[in-house]
Amino acid sequence: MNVSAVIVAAGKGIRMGHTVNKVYLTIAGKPVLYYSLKAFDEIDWIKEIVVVVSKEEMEYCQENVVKKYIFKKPIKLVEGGSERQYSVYNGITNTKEDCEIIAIHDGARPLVEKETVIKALKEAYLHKAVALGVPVKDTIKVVDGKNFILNTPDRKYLWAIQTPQVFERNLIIKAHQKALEDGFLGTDDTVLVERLGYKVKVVEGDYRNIKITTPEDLIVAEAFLKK
Ligand SMILES: Nc1ccn([C@@H]2O[C@H](COP(=O)(O)OP(=O)(O)OP(=O)(O)O)[C@@H](O)[C@H]2O)c(=O)n1
Ligand SMILES: C[C@](O)(CO)[C@H](O)COP(=O)(O)O
Repeated sequence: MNVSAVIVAAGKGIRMGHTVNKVYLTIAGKPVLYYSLKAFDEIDWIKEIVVVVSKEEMEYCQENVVKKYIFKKPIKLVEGGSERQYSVYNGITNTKEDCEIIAIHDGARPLVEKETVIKALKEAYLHKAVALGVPVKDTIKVVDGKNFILNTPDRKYLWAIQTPQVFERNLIIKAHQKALEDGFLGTDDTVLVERLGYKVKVVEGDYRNIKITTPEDLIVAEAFLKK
């Protein structure tokens, strides 16, 4: 398999409420982004890692992540956009043209395991489009604008979707281009492929693969890492 990994790290981390982008905050002494890259760096099928960073943080990322730690794969930094979707588009269109599969991952998900990524890659080879996910543990309600419950979807069909999300290169580029043309903005990449009428497979991931979003997530992540 010839795979490129695209790690998006060009967000602002507003919900973290910190002056520094959350992907550069440290867990057990190393930046969140280091851990998010590590699982991908260890997989033989992955030939390159494209990291999407904001223009202002390009040099910081180069010095404090790429050069500071030892990675086996070539790491290419490309500029992000104002929304996650635009950052992903810049990442995927900067992958090598001969790669068959692209794995897209949030730089803010440092706890992803190598074995879980491999499982997603194998499934993507079979199904063209996959996302990691876990069955939701809570009861989920749909509410109206005033927080009154409209309905209660059956939990057995509800999964919380994570990254990596893995796709055939041509398919994910086509899906992003169509979304751009239509002015559609999604909160993940699978929704763009769903819009094209393709079936996307959800592959069971790991509850520990949390996205660092608010301050308590750093405490949880550190506790998991220490284990
Ligand atoms: N314009 C953007 C927005 C987000 N991301 C990346 O997408 C991932 C998931 O996004 P999220 O958790 O929403 O990160 P932020 O946008 O940084 O957080 P917030 O919404 O709180 O500002 C993160 O790794 C983030 O760096 C990105 O590359 N480009
Ligand atoms: C892609 C994602 O991580 C899947 O759970 C998530 O949708 C990113 O969302 P955010 O709005 O950027 O936090």
